[in-house]
Amino acid sequence: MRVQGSVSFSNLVAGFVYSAARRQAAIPRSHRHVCPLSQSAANMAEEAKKLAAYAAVDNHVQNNQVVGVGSGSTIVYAVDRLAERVRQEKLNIVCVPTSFQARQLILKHGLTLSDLDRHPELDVAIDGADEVDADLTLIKGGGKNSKALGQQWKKGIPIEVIPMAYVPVSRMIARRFGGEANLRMAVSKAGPVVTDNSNFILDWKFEHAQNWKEVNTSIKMIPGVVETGLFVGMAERAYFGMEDGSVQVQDPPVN
Ligand SMILES: O=C(CO)[C@H](O)[C@H](O)COP(=O)(O)O
Repeated sequence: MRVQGSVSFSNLVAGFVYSAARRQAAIPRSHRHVCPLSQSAANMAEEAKKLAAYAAVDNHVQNNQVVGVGSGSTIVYAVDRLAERVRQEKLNIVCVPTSFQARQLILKHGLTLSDLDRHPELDVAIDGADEVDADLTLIKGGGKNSKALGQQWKKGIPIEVIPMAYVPVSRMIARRFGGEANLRMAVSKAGPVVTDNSNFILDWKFEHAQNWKEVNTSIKMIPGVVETGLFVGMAERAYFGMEDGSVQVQDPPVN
């Protein structure tokens, strides 16, 4: 599959989340991996992320591809695996980062760094996700899978906005779609979180499930909105690292 356009906050083909919620019943044997059970919960979570990330890279990355590299803690393992495969299999791949963090990871591993000027089309993009619903709609920017968005991920949907517009955008979202959209505040500095593109983030805590495709399109039409953390119809497959050391795969529903 070929993905067009920008990788910023979107264009996800293979995603992965760590989930302690699912069991391994539905996992195809080919996607099942095993890790030792006698570890602390934190170690298990990290191991699960790693297994999901490795499975995504192993199942989706091939020679001569342009690979979009996402952000977060799980992607660290994906880049480890990319580097391992480049070394072992002499893979010729080009990596396009979605963020400063991703760029640093690519450079740290000596992978071939590119950008959307030189490689405007990606063959595959791999990233973490915070929540995945039954339709493979994702919230980006926690790590649980749910039947419906918001069941487990309580921090809301991130919406990147230009700084001067954050108040009107926040009010418009609340008025039109309910809930509240709050400016995300930084932890290690006074003031708001500032993104890699010098923008702000609103975390929209919605009240109920919605038609996510329509809502996403409407929010993106509000002047001042740069991007949302909603991925509708974009993910081709999600990998869930499970507490028992297996990896569960979820594809979009067949209509
Ligand atoms: O959307 C993201 C960054 O914008 C992350 O991919 C998402 O939040 C998952 O992060 P982690 O792998 O740390 O659980």
